[in-house]
Amino acid sequence: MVIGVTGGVGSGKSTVLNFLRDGYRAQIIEEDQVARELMEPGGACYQAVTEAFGPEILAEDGQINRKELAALVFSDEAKRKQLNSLTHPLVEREVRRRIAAYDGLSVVETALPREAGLRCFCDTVWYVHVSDEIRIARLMQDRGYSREKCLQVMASQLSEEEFRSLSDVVIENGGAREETHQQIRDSYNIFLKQNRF
Ligand SMILES: CC(C)(COP(=O)(O)OP(=O)(O)OC[C@H]1O[C@@H](n2cnc3c(N)ncnc32)[C@H](O)[C@@H]1O)[C@@H](O)C(=O)NCCC(=O)NCCS
Ligand SMILES: Nc1ncnc2c1ncn2[C@@H]1O[C@H](COP(=O)(O)OP(=O)(O)OP(=O)(O)O)[C@@H](O)[C@H]1O
Repeated sequence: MVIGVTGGVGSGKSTVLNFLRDGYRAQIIEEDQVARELMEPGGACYQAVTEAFGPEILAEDGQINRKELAALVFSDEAKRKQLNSLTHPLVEREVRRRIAAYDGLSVVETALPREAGLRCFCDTVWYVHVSDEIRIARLMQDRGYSREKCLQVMASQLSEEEFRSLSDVVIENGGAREETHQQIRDSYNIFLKQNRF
């Protein structure tokens, strides 16, 4: 069984993943993390990305400077799409490999469900929703993002309506964590019942 977890930046996807990992012994596959691994020197995306974006995105030790690359792609939609086209097919291949290799519940997390083709390999897709103001406040406080950075990343992602239309379940994460945990338990049990897994 494969659950897709999606939602905008800072909506609380990692919080949902932690609960599924601890409570249901799920294998967690974070597409951000997979992309990061593939962009390490020697990784499957490294050469293509450094050739496409040039030496200005490289740190002295040869690693890709993620801050530089983020500044480039989040201010230029064509560049963001170019980066996506270099990374997403290889990320998806690696995600599928990990799902096939694991005998149990896999949970795939992504902020980009359409670009990542999430529906194709998930049995159910859950959207983690929080109002923009709450997620901006959480990202500024917990992750040190500026308000401007939050708005820039949010502008490059799907709208709430688009996320909803791609998802089977909406998890509301604007309240206390325990309320979110209860929605996860309920959604999981309903899905098992409906699908006889
Ligand atoms: C642009 C990069 C270098 C920024 O790295 P950085 O370490 O600063 O941030 P991190 O990877 O943790 O991403 C932070 C958040 O930005 C959002 N985000 C990341 N990539 C993208 C993208 N291509 N388009 C829109 N939003 C994105 C996500 O909500 C993510 O959680 C990095 O995100 C990247 O390489 N992105 C391309 C690969 C990708 O699309 N990954 C996401 C799913 S496959
Ligand atoms: N119910 C909650 N109450 C208070 N804070 C929360 C709650 N859920 C998440 N947070 C906090 O909000 C911030 C964003 O959550 P999280 O990192 O899970 O988001 P995310 O969707 O995984 O983000 P990204 O798209 O960047 O990976 C974190 O600092 C987290 O601790």
